[in-house]
Amino acid sequence: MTAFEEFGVLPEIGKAIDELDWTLPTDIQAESIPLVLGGGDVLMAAETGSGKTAAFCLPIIQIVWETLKDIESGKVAKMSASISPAWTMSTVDRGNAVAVSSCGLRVQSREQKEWHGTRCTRGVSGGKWAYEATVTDEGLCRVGWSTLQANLDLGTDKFGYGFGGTGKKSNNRQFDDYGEAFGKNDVITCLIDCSKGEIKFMKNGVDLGTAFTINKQNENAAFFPAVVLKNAEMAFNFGSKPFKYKLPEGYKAINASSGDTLAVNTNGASASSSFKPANNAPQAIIIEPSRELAEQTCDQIKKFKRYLESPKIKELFFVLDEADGLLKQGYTDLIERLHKQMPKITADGRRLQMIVCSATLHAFEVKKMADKLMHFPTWVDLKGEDAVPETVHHVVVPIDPQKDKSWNNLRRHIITDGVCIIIYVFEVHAQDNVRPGSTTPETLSEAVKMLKGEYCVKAIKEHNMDKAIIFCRTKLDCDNLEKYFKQIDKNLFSCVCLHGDRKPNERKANLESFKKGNVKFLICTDVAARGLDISGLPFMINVTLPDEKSNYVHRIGRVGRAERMGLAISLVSSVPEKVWYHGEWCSSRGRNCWNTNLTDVKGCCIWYNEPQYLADIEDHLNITIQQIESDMKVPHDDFDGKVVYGQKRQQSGSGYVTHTAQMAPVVKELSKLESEAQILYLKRHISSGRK
Ligand SMILES: Nc1ncnc2c1ncn2[C@@H]1O[C@H](COP(=O)(O)OP(=O)(O)OP(=O)(O)O)[C@@H](O)[C@H]1O
Repeated sequence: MTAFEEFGVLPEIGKAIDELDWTLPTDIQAESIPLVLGGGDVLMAAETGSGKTAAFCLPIIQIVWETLKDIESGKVAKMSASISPAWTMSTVDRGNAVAVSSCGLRVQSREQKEWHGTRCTRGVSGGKWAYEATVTDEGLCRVGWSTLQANLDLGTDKFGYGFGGTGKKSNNRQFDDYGEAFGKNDVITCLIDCSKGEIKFMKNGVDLGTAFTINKQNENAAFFPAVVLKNAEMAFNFGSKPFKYKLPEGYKAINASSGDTLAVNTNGASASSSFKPANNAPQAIIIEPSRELAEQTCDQIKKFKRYLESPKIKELFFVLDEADGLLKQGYTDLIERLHKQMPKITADGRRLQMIVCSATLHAFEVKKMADKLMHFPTWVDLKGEDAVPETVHHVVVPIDPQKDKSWNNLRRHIITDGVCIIIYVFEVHAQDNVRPGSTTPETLSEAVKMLKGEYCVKAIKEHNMDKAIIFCRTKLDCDNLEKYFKQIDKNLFSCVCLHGDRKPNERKANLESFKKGNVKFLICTDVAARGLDISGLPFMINVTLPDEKSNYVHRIGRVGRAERMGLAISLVSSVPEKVWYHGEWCSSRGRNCWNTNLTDVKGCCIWYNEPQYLADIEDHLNITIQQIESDMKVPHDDFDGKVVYGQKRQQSGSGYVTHTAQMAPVVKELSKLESEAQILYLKRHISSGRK
């Protein structure tokens, strides 16, 4: 049995993993795989290169495959046709934004604009009955009783009777003052006297008096506990636990109803048993922030499922990889629209599961979205706030054009933030008074641009880099660096670009040729900052720091992956640099735009303050990033001198193989203790059940 199988992964998938030579799950995989397999919504925060992709792909493939098996064997149809014998809130007779917990006694809706409701699986058609509903989170809720004919927006038609948190009762859209308002932690006891045709409520044990006299039309109907919520949560007790407040004389817990008085909620059961998903309906949706990442994840899935027969796998899954990046790029609406259109429950009552991943998940936008869309999610957060893996050595090289004056004498240099059209070069400083020897901010900015080209080449030479990813701020910067490299030596500095202006086929071909080692350097914008997994990549260079601090973590995380060491060098200007910034006001969005004015006068340039961005990044990561000199030498003693970038640390020996052997006796002992504990638990459980 492989280590993955011990976490509940199917042997067929275990075999495929074995072929990748993965001996043990990484920490994030060990924590998250059982949670996802167990049916939970999960937020995965773990550093770059820690194996998050497999942490969500493996359990998804497994659940999808198992569901397919169930469908083939007809198990799903049987499951949906049978009606749960328990008193719970229905997962079938419910609005599509309502989530019902696995015990069926807690419901939640995170929809902020609309009301969504659900009804109990059982009801009553005679006698005096009660249940308790507790408000467990802020929001709007209305609770009470309805017949099976009522719509799920309780109290808005003549078949439903509700009592709302604002202190109003309602039936048939008639909202009248009743009792008093209630909110978080209040307990509402809902009472029905079917023989008298009377409905009333108690708040925290205080009887609020008759709320409704059931109209003639519903006199003999069965009534079901019902609730409707708007961005709220409530917990229910139908009598499986003692009630918090004493019931008035003659009333009993509703779950004591049986025989003639018991009614069953059949709403939705037939619909769900006849539910047939279209053969080509997607059952798992994985959203990635770039084409390249989507292809990479797809490749992993193909590898993992190679030994699973029946490829038509279907399951409800909603995965947002690099979720903070997607939200920051403005995809909130798209995500919400997609989520809204997805069924929240399958025919056999399985919920839509949602997984959200990133190395920088601690963003306000993510928390807001999780509150709104996810269902009692579990955070798997291995390192707390964003962190850099120990396998990444990251250093900064200050570029100070007032100290390093070599730019005054450069005969050949990179095109400085401009486009060369025929013989004219349209640069950021085209209109500025820039000349050697001057110390105006514009001249120093121009000097920084020249020096960055030089320092980049120096870093490559000093570390004999034969494989590196190089990040530039803009597509134009990438193109200019590519030209410059080719101009210096197109073999020594062989390179390709990856950015949004290159056609999809070219992007794919460029990435492939870099991965295969046909070219040495991949020059890219932040489109490649996240997720790209290039096996054993030893080096990366930041020509300019990103203005979004989380992207620093992602960019440098392209190296130091899967326990291999990596070096990340950031070139940081010590003076402000004037750069292009084409906002929505720029009609061409940068294409052939030569407006070198600053944005405050409707221009397309800003002063980029790298020292400030560096300070923000250091503050965010709570570290001081080591500075190196312009000779690019990285002190050896700091990093023990044994490090070979692109390879595993020497002292880790033969890696997982040795580690597994070392851990084997401890794992065996733990597994023995676990079985003993489980047997003890079962014995107690069974013996207490018999009493
Ligand atoms: N259990 C494992 N054993 C060995 N290698 C693994 C294991 N899990 C993943 N890997 C390898 O680790 C590398 C990084 O994995 P992955 O791309 O999933 O990282 P990530 O956490 O998603 O990083 P990022 O945040 O940058 O997207 C991949 O090359 C993958 O093949």
